[in-house]
Amino acid sequence: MTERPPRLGRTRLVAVDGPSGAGKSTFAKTLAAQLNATLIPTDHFATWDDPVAWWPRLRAVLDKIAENEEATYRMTDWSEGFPKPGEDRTIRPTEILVVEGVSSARKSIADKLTAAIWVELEDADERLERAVARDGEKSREHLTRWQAFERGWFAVDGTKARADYVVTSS
Ligand SMILES: Nc1ncnc2c1ncn2[C@@H]1O[C@H](COP(=O)(O)OP(=O)(O)OP(=O)(O)O)[C@@H](O)[C@H]1O
Ligand SMILES: Nc1ccn([C@@H]2O[C@H](COP(=O)(O)O)[C@@H](O)[C@H]2O)c(=O)n1
Repeated sequence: MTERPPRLGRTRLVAVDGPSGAGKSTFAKTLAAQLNATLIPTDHFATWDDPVAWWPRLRAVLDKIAENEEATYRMTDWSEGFPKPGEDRTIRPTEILVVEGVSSARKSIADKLTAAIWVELEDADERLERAVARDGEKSREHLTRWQAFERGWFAVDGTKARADYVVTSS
């Protein structure tokens, strides 16, 4: 990763995208730790009712980092199993920034990415069961709706076709 050039100012921006329950968060945490990178999960921005339209708030953070400036955003708090406004988080300019979540490698950021990583698990039922096991049975309906939405999103965005790396979860 460090052999590839930075494209977000001096920062190497790495996006870990793919469908819900595929293992993005798990993979991205390990990757960020290995690269000593700052990690921004997109579930700091998303809510059940807003799967992707929060993007301008993350883009504002990325634009500040590109200018070598720090940036602050209000995190979504999922600690009670539903999304509510949480605390502020400040991101400082960094050599490597990993952004992880559905739509993190969207077309509009492609020219700023040092690498786009697609994490997949083909079996949609297994992905749903993994996500429900993680978030609880009361999230099943929300996750089912989310997974239906993201199928359409990925088809239109063409995310996987632009990926530099494809990681298959087993
Ligand atoms: N390789 C794996 N094998 C088995 N279970 C896994 C694997 N990777 C992740 N999991 C588990 O599957 C669940 C979903 O993983 P994770 O939260 O990383 O997925 P995600 O793609 O980030 O999902 P979402 O988009 O819904 O947040 C978690 O409970 C996680 O512990
Ligand atoms: N603790 C959490 C975090 C996120 N969610 C929901 O999971 C879906 C996928 O989120 P990503 O940002 O990882 O793509 C989405 O529906 C989140 O809102 C959750 O339920 N609990």
